[in-house]
Formats: sequence, C-alpha cells, structure tokens
Amino acid sequence: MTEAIAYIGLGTNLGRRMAHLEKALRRLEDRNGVRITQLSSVYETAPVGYLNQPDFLNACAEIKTTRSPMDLLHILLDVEQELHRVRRIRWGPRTIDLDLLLYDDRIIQEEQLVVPHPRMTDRSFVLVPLAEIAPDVVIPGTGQTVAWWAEERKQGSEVV
Ligand SMILES: Nc1nc2nc(S)n(CCO)c2c(=O)[nH]1
Repeated sequence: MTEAIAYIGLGTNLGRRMAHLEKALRRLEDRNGVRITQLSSVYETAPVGYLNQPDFLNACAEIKTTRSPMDLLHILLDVEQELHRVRRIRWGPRTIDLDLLLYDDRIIQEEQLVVPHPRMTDRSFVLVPLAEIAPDVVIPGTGQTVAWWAEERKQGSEVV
C-alpha cells in the first residue's frame, strides 16, 4: 500500500500549550498508518479572527500515511477529543486544533472535509511554519508554492 504525504496544522492557546502540542503529536504518531516525517519550529502568534483570546502556539507537521483523507480527518478529531478539546466559542480558545491542510495533490470538497484547507492561504500562522518544512509544495488549485503564499501573506501584513 503506497503512502500519501499530508500536512497538518497544529494550534493551541489554552493551558499548558507546549504540553498539548507534544501530547497531540505523540497521539498522532501512535495511530496505525500515520508516521510524522517532518515537524516545523513552534511559533508564538497573535490571534487572528477572534482577537479577544490568548496568543497561540502554531506548528505544522508532515505525515506519511496509508489512511484515507476521511480516516485521517477522524483521527485528527479523535486526538482533539483525547485532549479534551471543548468547543465553547467557535473561534475561541482551544487546548488543541488539528487541521488537515494538504493530502498529496488532492482537491476534496465534501460536507465534512475540504482540502486544501479553505483558509490556509490567508493564514501566516499556517504558511510560515509550513514553508519551513514544505516550501516547494504547490497548493492544489492555486498553482503557487507554499513559499510563494507565505511571502505573499507576509507582504500583505502592514509595515509597522
Ligand atoms: N494565531 C492564530 N490565530 C488563530 N485564530 C484562530 S480561530 N485559530 C485557530 C485556527 O484553527 C488560530 C490559530 O491557530 N493561530
């Protein structure tokens, strides 16, 4: 069975943030058919969207997997539950957020699952860590690489 390459976005802004990231990665690694093959640095980032919440720690991981995209989504949701992710406010603080960003060169638009992640090209907190581990990956449907999008979004941010 061939392995697909997928990229996961990790975020946390509640409690012992580093511990949550480490635990989520361990739980992912423990799952059959999932291997973590690259991990970005961890970045401290100001919240975007819902601003009235603590700063996040964000990172991205490359995984090699024999699991389908839908199976992988359910594994991510399981790990979020194992870390007692409570969804109080939709955009509010969370112990852990695991987003499936890319799955090979697939474009998936299903009720439960949209890949590439629909907001990833707007988010420096995703693009910067992802460009660290996968700069030359082309984001399907955009014709541009992760590094290109990261640069694009950096230029988008105002000069202070
Ligand atoms: N910096 C930053 N801001 C965010 N706003 C939301 S919602 N999120 C959760 C995205 O899934 C984040 C995040 O992970 N990092």
